[in-house]
Amino acid sequence: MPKTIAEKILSRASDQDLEAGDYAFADIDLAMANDITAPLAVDAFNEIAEEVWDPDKIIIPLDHQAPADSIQAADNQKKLRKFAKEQNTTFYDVGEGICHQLMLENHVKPGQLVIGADSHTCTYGALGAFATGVGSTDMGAAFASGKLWFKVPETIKVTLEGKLPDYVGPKDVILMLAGEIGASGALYQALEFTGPTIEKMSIAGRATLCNMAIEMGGKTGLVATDEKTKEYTGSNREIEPDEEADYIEEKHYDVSNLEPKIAAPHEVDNVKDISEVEGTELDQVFIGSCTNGRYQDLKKAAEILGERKFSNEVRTIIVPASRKVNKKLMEEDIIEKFMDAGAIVQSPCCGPCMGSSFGLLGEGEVGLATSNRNFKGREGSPKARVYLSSPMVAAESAIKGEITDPRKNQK
Ligand SMILES: CC(C)[C@H](C(=O)O)[C@@H](O)C(=O)O
Ligand code: SF4
Repeated sequence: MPKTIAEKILSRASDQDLEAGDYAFADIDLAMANDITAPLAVDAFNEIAEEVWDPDKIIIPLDHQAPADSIQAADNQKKLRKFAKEQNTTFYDVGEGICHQLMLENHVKPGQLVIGADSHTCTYGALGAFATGVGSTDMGAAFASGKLWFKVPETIKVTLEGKLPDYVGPKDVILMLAGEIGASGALYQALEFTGPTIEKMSIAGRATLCNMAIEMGGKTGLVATDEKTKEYTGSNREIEPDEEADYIEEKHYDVSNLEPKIAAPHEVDNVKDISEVEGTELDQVFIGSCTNGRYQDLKKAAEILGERKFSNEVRTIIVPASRKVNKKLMEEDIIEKFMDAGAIVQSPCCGPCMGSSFGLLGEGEVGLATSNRNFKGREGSPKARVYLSSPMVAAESAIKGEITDPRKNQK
């Protein structure tokens, strides 16, 4: 039977011939848990086993409260260091980067089945892996057995064609889709992104798309492999859907006239054209996260910045997604440029994304962020408001101190 990418990977991983709706008891290729979720996973694991199933396949990055910003965080991190050492698992201490970026850079290969105790694990679909978030208890069980139950999801095929206009990028595409599909429009479904626009898109851009599959309720996002995937992963493994594969829905979009998009408070699917919210005054701009903290994102932000300065009225917080990203930006003097323009540049971590560490918003404050969620209270006070945008919109807005269309000043 012809198969979607999700059906192929789950069939391979469970050694069965499966189609959407079937259940798979599958072998996991990689299991990731971070500083927030791994402590509970370790507790769950300790109740059922003494040795992990395969230390090379377990990855524990400390990224959400990194370096530790409370005694509780410090204690949890200490516990994880000890666990990783005792069990010999792969471990990334504070400062290395966001869990998902580290997984992309160092671990994930096409066709793999990857679980992460974090909802944005779906990001790795950019490399042709079936990757999905699981709870800490499931993660604890997976640490012990290397196996987990999955229901094979239906797949929505999203075909994108057309060249993205200047100053419009992958984030605008995925915000547009979130607005169209809605926050629960793809519940337990996989989103396969395909078409000429995807073929031209960098791995970083594909990661931005797959990252936000969960914001539509999706089980995962997926992109077939090509030369870019091979180059990025150093792997010749290929995965693509069969031509006659069965999709629950097929959506087509032409992005050649796409406008910069903004998700307005307090829902990711409350998506507007930038013209509808232009002029909204800002207190803070955050450029970073597993959605848009990659080299390509920050480089775009730097290009928008040019020789200008960030507004004194705004705290502009920039957080590269990993040490590797940070180093590359440093080599190109981009970090220096941000600093000289007045930004606060922090070491790689989740940053203000979910308000778990620094850069929280106060009562009545307004933030613009390149991250993936703008839920009430997520980035600080429940009385703060957060807008989501691309790095290009965020940079231009940080310069002006209000939400600003980057196309206006660049023409
Ligand atoms: C901490 C973690 C459980 C959480 C997630 O699962 O997504 C976080 O990364 C987030 O973005 O809200
Ligand atoms: S950057 Fe934000 S969305 Fe991504 S893992 Fe960290 S907290 Fe979650």
